[in-house]
Amino acid sequence: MNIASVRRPIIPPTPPRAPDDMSFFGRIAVIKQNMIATWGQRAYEEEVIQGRFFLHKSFILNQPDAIRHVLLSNYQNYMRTPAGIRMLRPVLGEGLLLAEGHAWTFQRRTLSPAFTPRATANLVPHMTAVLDETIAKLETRTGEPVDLREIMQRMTLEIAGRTMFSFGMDRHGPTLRNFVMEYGERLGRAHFLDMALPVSWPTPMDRARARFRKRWVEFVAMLIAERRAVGKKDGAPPRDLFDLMDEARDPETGKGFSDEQLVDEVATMILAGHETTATALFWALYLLALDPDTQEEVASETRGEHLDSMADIDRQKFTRAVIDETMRLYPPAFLIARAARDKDVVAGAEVNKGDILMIAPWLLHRHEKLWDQPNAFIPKRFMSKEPPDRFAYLPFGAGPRVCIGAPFAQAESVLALARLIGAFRVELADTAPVIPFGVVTTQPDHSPMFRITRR
Ligand code: HEM
Repeated sequence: MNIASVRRPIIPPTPPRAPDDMSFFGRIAVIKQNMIATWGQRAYEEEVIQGRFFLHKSFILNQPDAIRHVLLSNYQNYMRTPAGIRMLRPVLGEGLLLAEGHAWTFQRRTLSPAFTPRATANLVPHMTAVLDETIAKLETRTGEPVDLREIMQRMTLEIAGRTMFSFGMDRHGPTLRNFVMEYGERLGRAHFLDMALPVSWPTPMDRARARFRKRWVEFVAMLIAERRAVGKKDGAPPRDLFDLMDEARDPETGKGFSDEQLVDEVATMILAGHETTATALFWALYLLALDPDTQEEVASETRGEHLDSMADIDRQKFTRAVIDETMRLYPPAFLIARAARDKDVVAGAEVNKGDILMIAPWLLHRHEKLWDQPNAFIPKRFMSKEPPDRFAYLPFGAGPRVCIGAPFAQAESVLALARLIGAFRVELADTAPVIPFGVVTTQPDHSPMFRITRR
């Protein structure tokens, strides 16, 4: 039986495919606005596409074996790209996402125990408390147009703040959001020189980025100082991620993080975690508003459930499939890019030092040869006995650098979607199609208005 034979699945809108003969400069101009719009039909059909990126070759990889090679078997030969480092260093510093070599091994090993599914289970009460508050606020807004994207952004930021520090973000949340918006709207966008010059050559934007970094580091250090002032009794169990990270010791050397390192780790976890999860939840709500039958299935799964522990979350199999399918169609991280440190051979092609390898979950998840009805929303495909190839479905990446926050993000998004859809019927109050834009994450081109009613 075909996976979608029962009901005709919805096909949500996407940007038009780029002409396959788009020029290099045309592509560079569009990248800043919407990287997804630079990919033509070939990128959804072929396994490997070779091109040029300034002085180096570039490759788009859509072949699971080649991706396994780059992200897993020979991952040490690949590092973050110079443009990625330039864009992210001012906000993430030397934290886990940008660290390389021994510094990365130390950080990953030291932080891992704080991010296991078991450690995440202890953070679920913080998540449910924020959800209770969000639902209570939404109850006062039933029947009127609501901007669920903004509400998801505030909610995931609040969850990030409470799980990190145990305190609410009512005082510092707005400043934190302003930092995120300021960076994302201007400094976080790659300009021509950012891509053309090596990282050691500062571009005019880098000066503005350095000024931003100074203010940002002072702000995060102030949050940490406030949290330290609350203290923790010796021997008491860790209350939040900050306690876990502050007490973390390298299992091999016994070394912990310095104050400067903690600033970068805290900044990395808050930034890498909240916008990505908000984006996933926004798209899930959008898809469920387009597909009321599927929305009803989520609602009926949650009926009679308390939904306040990890065991409850694990029982929401259909809601989990909706989240998985949402992240297939709208992977928040639409591109995973690497630069080669040295020569290699990938999918039969010669790769040289400095060449750029692009693994684009956006393309891979909609590839015509890898998926049945690639553009249709069919959550049940994730409930079939045969899961998709591990290297064809990569919302969280793969290999040693897989997202450390994946168990956290999955628990948070399943819990939030189940609780929200269990409480409200969600419809669109706006008929304009919502087009995904690839800038930092997979963002909607506008925030549509929704209408919610109590179930
Ligand atoms: C839906 C939500 C999320 C998505 C889609 C997502 C996606 C990703 C992806 C694709 C990578 C791999 C990047 C690469 O290989 O270049 C990654 C890495 C990472 N993510 Fe997430 N992420 C999410 C939530 C989170 C959360 C909640 C946290 C922290 C609490 C987090 C922290 C990190 C960190 C620190 C890394 C770097 C890991 C390393 O390099 O060792 N992410 N994420």
